[in-house]
Amino acid sequence: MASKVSLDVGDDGVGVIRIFNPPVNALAPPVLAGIKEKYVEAMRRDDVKAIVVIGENGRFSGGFDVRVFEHIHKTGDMNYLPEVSVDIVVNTIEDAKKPSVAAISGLALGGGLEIAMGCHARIATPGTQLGQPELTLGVIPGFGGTQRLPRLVGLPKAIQMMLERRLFNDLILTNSCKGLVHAFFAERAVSKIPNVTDVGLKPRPIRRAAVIGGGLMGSGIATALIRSDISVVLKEVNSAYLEKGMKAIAANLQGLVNRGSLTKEKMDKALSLLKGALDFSEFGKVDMVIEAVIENVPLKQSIFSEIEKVCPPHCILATNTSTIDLNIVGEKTSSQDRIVGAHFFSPAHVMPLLEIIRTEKTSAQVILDLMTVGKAIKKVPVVVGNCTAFAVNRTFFPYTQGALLLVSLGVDLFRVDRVISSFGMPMGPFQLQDVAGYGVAVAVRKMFSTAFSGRTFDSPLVDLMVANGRQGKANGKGYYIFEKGSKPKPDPSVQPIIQECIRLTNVMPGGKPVTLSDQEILEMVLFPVVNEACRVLDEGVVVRASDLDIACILGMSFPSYRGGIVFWADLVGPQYIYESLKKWEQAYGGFFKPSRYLEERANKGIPLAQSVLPSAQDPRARL
Ligand SMILES: C[C@H](O)CC(=O)SCCNC(=O)CCNC(=O)[C@H](O)C(C)(C)COP(=O)(O)OP(=O)(O)OC[C@H]1O[C@@H](n2cnc3c(N)ncnc32)[C@H](O)[C@@H]1OP(=O)(O)O
Repeated sequence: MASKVSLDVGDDGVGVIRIFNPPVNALAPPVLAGIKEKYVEAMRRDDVKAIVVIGENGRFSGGFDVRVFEHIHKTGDMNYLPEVSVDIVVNTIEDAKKPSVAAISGLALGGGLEIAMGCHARIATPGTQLGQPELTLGVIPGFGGTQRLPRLVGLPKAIQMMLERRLFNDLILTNSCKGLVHAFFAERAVSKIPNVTDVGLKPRPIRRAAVIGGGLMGSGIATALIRSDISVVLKEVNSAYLEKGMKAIAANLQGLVNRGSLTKEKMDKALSLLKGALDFSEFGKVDMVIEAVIENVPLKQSIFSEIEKVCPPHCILATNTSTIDLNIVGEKTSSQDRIVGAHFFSPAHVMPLLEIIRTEKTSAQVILDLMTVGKAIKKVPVVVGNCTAFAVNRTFFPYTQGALLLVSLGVDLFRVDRVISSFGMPMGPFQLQDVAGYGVAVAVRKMFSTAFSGRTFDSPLVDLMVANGRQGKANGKGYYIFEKGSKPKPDPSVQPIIQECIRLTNVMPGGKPVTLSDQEILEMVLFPVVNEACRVLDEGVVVRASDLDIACILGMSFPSYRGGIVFWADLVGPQYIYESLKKWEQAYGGFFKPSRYLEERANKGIPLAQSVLPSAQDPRARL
C-alpha cells in the first residue's frame, strides 16, 4: 500500500478507511491529512453510505506521532502541530453526514483512541488495549479525549475544548514533556546495538538457567526468570542457605500476588520451575548461568573455572557483579567469548534495568541472547562496556560521595536528602544508603578510590555508623529510624557521629561550616555525577548518550521527566556546570575537577549528548 491511508468501497456501500503506518500506525501529519482526505472523498461519493475506520496489521493506532514532539522540541516550531482536534476529529469525523464506525483491534492509544472516539460508534476485538497515556509523555490528550472520554460516560461536551487544546500546546514546550519524550525514544533506542542487532543473528532460546547464590540478588534474579517461564536451578553452598534462598523466592512471588501483579496460578507455575541444588550436577543441561555471590574476586574466579567445566559449550556464563572488571572474573577460564555481565538492580525481580556488560571478547551472539532474555523477563537491557562499576554505578559513584563531602563541610545531612528528593529522586542519598545497607558502601569504597584515584572523596562516616552499631534499615537504626508501619524518621542521635566525621575529615574552609543554598546543594551533588557521565561518554562505555540516560532512569530512579542525567545536564548547560565545578575544585579540591570532555564541550558550546565521532559506531568504543 503506497499511501498511508486508503479508502476501499464495497458493493454494500461501506467505505473502509485503512490506516497504514507501521509499526504502530502512528498518526503522523501525513496520516492525519490522509484520514481527512479519505473522509472528504467518502462524503462526496454516492456509492459510500457508511464508513469503517481500521488500522492495518492488527493495530488501530499507537497515537499521535511522538516524533512530532521531538521535532517541536528541537525547532520550537509549533506550526508543525496539525490542527486535529477541531478540523479533523470534530468537523471531519464527528460532524460527517455519513455514519462512521471505528473497528479497533490490538491497540488504540492516545490520539488513536481520540480518533476512534470521534467516530459515531466503536467496536473492539477482545483484549484490545485502550488508553490515554499522554501524561507519561508530559502532555494531556490533545485531540479532544479529555472531553469525549467523559462524554462517552455521560458528561456534556465542553466549551473548554479550545482551552484545553491550548493547555496541550503549552505542555508540549515544557522541559517535562521534552524529558519524557526523550526517555520514550531512549528506551527504544537501546535495543539497537551496532554489530549485534544489525548483523542478521538470531537469538538462541534460553529455557533453562542456573543461578549461583540465593542471597538478595540471586533470589531476585531467580524470581524474575521463573516468573517468565525460564526454569531455574538455584545453587547454594549449604542446605540452610539454600532453604533461605528458596523461601526468599517464594516470598518475592507472594509479594507480587499480594500487590495484584501476579495470579496465584502463575505463582504456582513459576515455583514449579524452580529447583534447589548444592552441587553442579544439574549444570550440564542449562543454557545460561548467572553467578550472584558476594563481591569476592577469588571466589568468583573459582566459580567461573568450575562452571566452564560442567556447563555445555553453548552455555552463557554471566556474572551479576556490580563493580568487578569482567576480564578479572573470567581470567582463569578459556571461555571469554561466553562471559558477560548481567547486572540487575535490587530488588532484581522489580527494578526494570538489566545492564549487560560486554568485554572485547564477549561474542555478539551471547550479547543478543542476553538482550532477548532481558526483554523476556520484562527488563530493559542496556548494553555497556567493561570498566569499574560499569555505566550506572560508575556514573553515580560521586552522588553519594558528593553528599558525604557536603556533610563534612557542615551541611545538614537530612537537608541534603530533602533537596535531592525534591529534585525528584525517590529518596536522598543517605536514606538510600540506609535502605541498601552499609555493606555495599564499604565494599565499593576502596574499589572506587583505587580505580578513580584523585577524584574520590573518602569519608569515614559509614565506618563510624557501623562502629556505633548502626546498620541502616537492616537493624532499624541508620541515619533514619526505621519502625514497622511508619515512614523512616531522621534520627537526631546520629549527630555526634556526624561531628566525629567532620572532625576526622577536617575539610571545612577555616574550620567553619559552609553556607549553601538548596540550589547549590543540589548542584554540588549532581554536577559531579554529570562530570563522571562525561567520562563514561568519552570512553565509549555506552553506545549513545541516551543509553546512559535511560539506564540512570531505570537503574537509579533518576526522574524520567528530567530525561536522564545527560539530557538534564544539557538543559542546565555544560558551560554553567563546567564553571561551577571549576569554582568548587579551587575551593574544595580534586573531587570536583572538571573532566576533559566536559571542559571541551563547555568551551566549544557542544551539547554533552552529541556524539564525538560521526556515528555511534565509535571505533574507540569499548563495546
Ligand atoms: C494528541 C494526542 O493526544 C497525543 C498523543 O497521542 S501522544 C502519543 C500517545 N501514545 C503513546 O504514548 C503510545 C506510545 N507507544 C507505546 O506505548 C508502545 O510503542 C506501543 C504499546 C504502541 C507498542 O509497543 P511495542 O509493540 O512494544 O513496540 P515499541 O518498541 O514500543 O514501538 C515500536 C516502534 O514504534 C514507535 N512508536 C510507538 N508509538 C509511537 C508513537 N506514538 N509515535 C511515534 N512512534 C511510535 C517506537 O518508537 C518504535 O520505533 P523503533 O522501532 O524505530 O524503535
